[in-house]
Amino acid sequence: MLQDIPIAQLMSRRLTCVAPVETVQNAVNIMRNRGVSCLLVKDDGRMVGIVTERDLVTHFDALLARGLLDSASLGVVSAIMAEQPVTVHYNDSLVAALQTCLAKSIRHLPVLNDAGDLVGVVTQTDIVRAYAHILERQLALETDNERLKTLSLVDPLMGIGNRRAMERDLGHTQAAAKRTGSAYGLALLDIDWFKRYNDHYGHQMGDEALRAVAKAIAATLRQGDRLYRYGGEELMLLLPDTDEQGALQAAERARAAVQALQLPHVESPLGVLTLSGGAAAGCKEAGDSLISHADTCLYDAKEAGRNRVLLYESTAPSTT
Ligand SMILES: Nc1nc2c(ncn2[C@@H]2O[C@H](COP(=O)(O)OP(=O)(O)OP(=O)(O)O)[C@@H](O)[C@H]2O)c(=O)[nH]1
Repeated sequence: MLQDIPIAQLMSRRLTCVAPVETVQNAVNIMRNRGVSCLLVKDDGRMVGIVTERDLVTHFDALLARGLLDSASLGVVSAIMAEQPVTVHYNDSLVAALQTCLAKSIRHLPVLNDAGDLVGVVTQTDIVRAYAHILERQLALETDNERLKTLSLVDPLMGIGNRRAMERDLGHTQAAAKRTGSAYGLALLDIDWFKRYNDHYGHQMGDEALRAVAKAIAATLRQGDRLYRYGGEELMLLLPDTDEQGALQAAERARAAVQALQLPHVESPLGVLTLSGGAAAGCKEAGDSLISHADTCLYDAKEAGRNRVLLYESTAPSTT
């Protein structure tokens, strides 16, 4: 967690200290030579103040206004240092330190350990940079997680939702149908004689055919309808807000689209690649039971000669 990151992780341990009697002229030189933006003022090993670039600018400005900008007038550090500087504990969190900076309008925080010894210094810039870096990393992580999550729901061969995605969406669709009282439908679609296709044309051509079939069916979907790879060469349509006739029509559109591809299949009595389907719809029915009804119809469609879709009705299945 962002707020748990302790200041000890980003403070600078390189302390540049001066005595209260150090001249301001020397203090400026020390800051410039060491490339630091603040000096800690120590007397007898005890921190008594802090001098920042801002203190120097304010000091110079005041002297300039009085026409006194010469080395003698610059004085000593104790005259311009901030006494009893606001400190943070090295276990304080990054967020707490940033809040202190903002609340007190200060940019440099000496860091103390448990014994109250000075162990480092942290600037508001350090804190903001670390904060931005951590946020960036968190964002990248979240994006990666999101991408992984999406990938884990997509079938890599067909580029459509996989079985997991189907189960998740079926649950949502079923719950929504129960809530609203409107029917939802589904259809199971299975390519005909696909083993023969693979055997004759090879597995790679089989994969290409599966991709082409998925693409052709996806192009027939209405908004809100979803297509999934149910398993092997079997696909499933999930059709929210759809009654029995709507489900039958969607399945029939899918069947017709695959036939229209006219992919040669010399081992099929039909001459081209086709599919058979079973459709079902309901309102209060559980997804599993609709799938089982659709599966029965799919089996019947195969038995009836393939390249057709059947609808599950409470009385008897009917063809299109
Ligand atoms: N190329 C390819 N083939 C697959 C894939 N997944 C499943 N199959 C094949 O699909 C074939 C399905 O065969 P069956 O279940 O016997 O069905 P079928 O030959 O289509 O016969 P019917 O369904 O009765 O018309 C098997 O040969 C599987 O190896 C895949 O990802 N790529």
